Amino acid sequence: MSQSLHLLSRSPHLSFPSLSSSPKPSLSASPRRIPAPSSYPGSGALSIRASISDSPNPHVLVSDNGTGSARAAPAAADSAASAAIEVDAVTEAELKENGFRSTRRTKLVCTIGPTTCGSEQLEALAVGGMNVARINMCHGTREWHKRVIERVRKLNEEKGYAVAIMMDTEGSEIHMGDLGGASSVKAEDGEIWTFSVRAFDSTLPERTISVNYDGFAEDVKVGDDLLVDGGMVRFEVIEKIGPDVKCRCTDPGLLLPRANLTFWRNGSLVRERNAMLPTISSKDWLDIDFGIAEKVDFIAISFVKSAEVINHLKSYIAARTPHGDISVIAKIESIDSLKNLEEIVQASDGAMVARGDLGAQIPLEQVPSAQQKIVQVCRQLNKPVIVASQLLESMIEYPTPTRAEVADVSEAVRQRADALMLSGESAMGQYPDKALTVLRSVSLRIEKWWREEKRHEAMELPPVGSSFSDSISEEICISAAKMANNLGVDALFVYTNSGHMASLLSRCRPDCPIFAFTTSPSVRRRLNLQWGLIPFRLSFSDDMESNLNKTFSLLKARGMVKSGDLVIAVSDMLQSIQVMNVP
Ligand SMILES: Nc1ncnc2c1ncn2[C@@H]1O[C@H](COP(=O)(O)OP(=O)(O)OP(=O)(O)O)[C@@H](O)[C@H]1O
Ligand SMILES: CC(=O)C(=O)O
Repeated sequence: MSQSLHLLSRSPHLSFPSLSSSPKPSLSASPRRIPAPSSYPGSGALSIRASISDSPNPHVLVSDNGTGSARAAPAAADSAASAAIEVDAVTEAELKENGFRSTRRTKLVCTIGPTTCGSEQLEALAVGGMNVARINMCHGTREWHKRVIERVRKLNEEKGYAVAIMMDTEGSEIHMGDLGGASSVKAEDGEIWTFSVRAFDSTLPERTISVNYDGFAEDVKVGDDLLVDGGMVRFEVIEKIGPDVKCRCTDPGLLLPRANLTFWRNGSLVRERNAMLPTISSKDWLDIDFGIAEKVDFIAISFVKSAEVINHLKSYIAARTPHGDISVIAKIESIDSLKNLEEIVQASDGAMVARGDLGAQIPLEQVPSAQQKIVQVCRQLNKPVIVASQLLESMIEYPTPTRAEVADVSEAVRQRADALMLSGESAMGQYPDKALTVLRSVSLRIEKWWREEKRHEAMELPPVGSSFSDSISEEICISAAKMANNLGVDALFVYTNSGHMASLLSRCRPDCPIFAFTTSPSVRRRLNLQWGLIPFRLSFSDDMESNLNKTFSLLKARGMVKSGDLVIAVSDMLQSIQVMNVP
């Protein structure tokens, strides 16, 4: 049984062929509600995500299936607490028992580095739930990054994954050099170190660090604080001798290759010089050309100060990739980017809360509220947002996270950020797979808890489109998501050419999973960054009924829906909503 509400407007920017029957605005009776079973017997702990494609070799993907350790929720510490708090020892494996209902909504981005660049390690990350692989052009050569991209692409082609590639530019930041090949060096309290604009070579005295910015020695003053990596290590400037700046270590710690440097004077960040540097350096432009040539899915731009640079970059990319297959992500990591937040997010295709550098530019205690604000603005403007940096920092060295790290991850999930990102944990840490498992299990757990707590969260989402047709799409998605929550439907289906309607549904953060079907592999990969979307590539016909039936049987065959499930389908071919039971 199917009931439909068609709105008589064809979106002008869609190129689907017309439907044969004329649409009827009818939603005459309440839909037949088949009560959802409380669990799917026999589905066990394994959830299968399928790659539906018209390729000759549609592989099945296994995801979120507890390849890592299953973690029990902590038991109540005392009886008073257990009286007040429902203690629930559900493990990740048990969370899977409801089949796709427990599909993870929060997407996971992994920075690829020396410990994860091999094919086997990349596959382990994909199995573990990596949705996007990030390569950071601050580190490694273009040849190195090219090999990583090729390996991810091979994995996608041969095993059916849709892992997207995000290329992150270096930006015009001041940073240290390479440490002569060492993976890290320890700076101890009170030690004297020299920061020099001379290029690193083995003849430089011990405890000398090269700095990439020629004006460095001129700009710093005796008495300034020099912060490495946003304050992970701190020095005081004690003397300047030509190109060399002598500093005393005041907060000891590990110096990592190419760590960023900021200097503070009388408690304020010195940023005049940074403000004069171009956002996109000449090296960045070469990296951007590389990213375009390699057809990466996202380019993340560091130290964005205004919307202008994003607009400029988007026109540059558009002139070189006519299909608009590369999305631009603005990294929010400076005071200027916070000041111009809305216009930057509006101009971009998404944003990253780059807490590492942000925490070096604003007082650390302001980072949490900045994060919340960025996440909110992105959702309002319908742009995906990634929360990045130090989520599980201790897991670079240790196999278990700290409680504080778990709380931090939980907060980002509760804020309903689209994605969480691993940096050093996956690039050069000792436990990349375990770190990913922690992100996965915490996401599943908090999402489930939040669905129970906030089942009918009010959706105050301002309009984002400018045309009447855009407004129709938005209203359809908001209505579909509300109906899905109110009726407790099992899944939302969205048939989308450009991905726009899928992202509008994702923005509503509905309770049930959203299966998104698109004709384009590139759109599919980019949808993989967005909250709650399970994207598939599918060849559409112009017959909606047959599309529905095709997707039902494909998902049924994979155990992702079953007969009697209540589904709402929306489509941007002919803007429409349909409510039906899976036959
Ligand atoms: N391609 C790479 N080759 C070598 N080391 C890498 C690579 N990518 C990342 N790393 C290591 O992992 C660490 C964390 O990675 P991340 O991408 O967060 O770098 P970052 O230097 O903090 O830059 P950003 O501020 O852009 O995030 C780096 O400091 C570096 O030591
Ligand atoms: C990810 C990044 O660039 C930062 O946190 O600074």
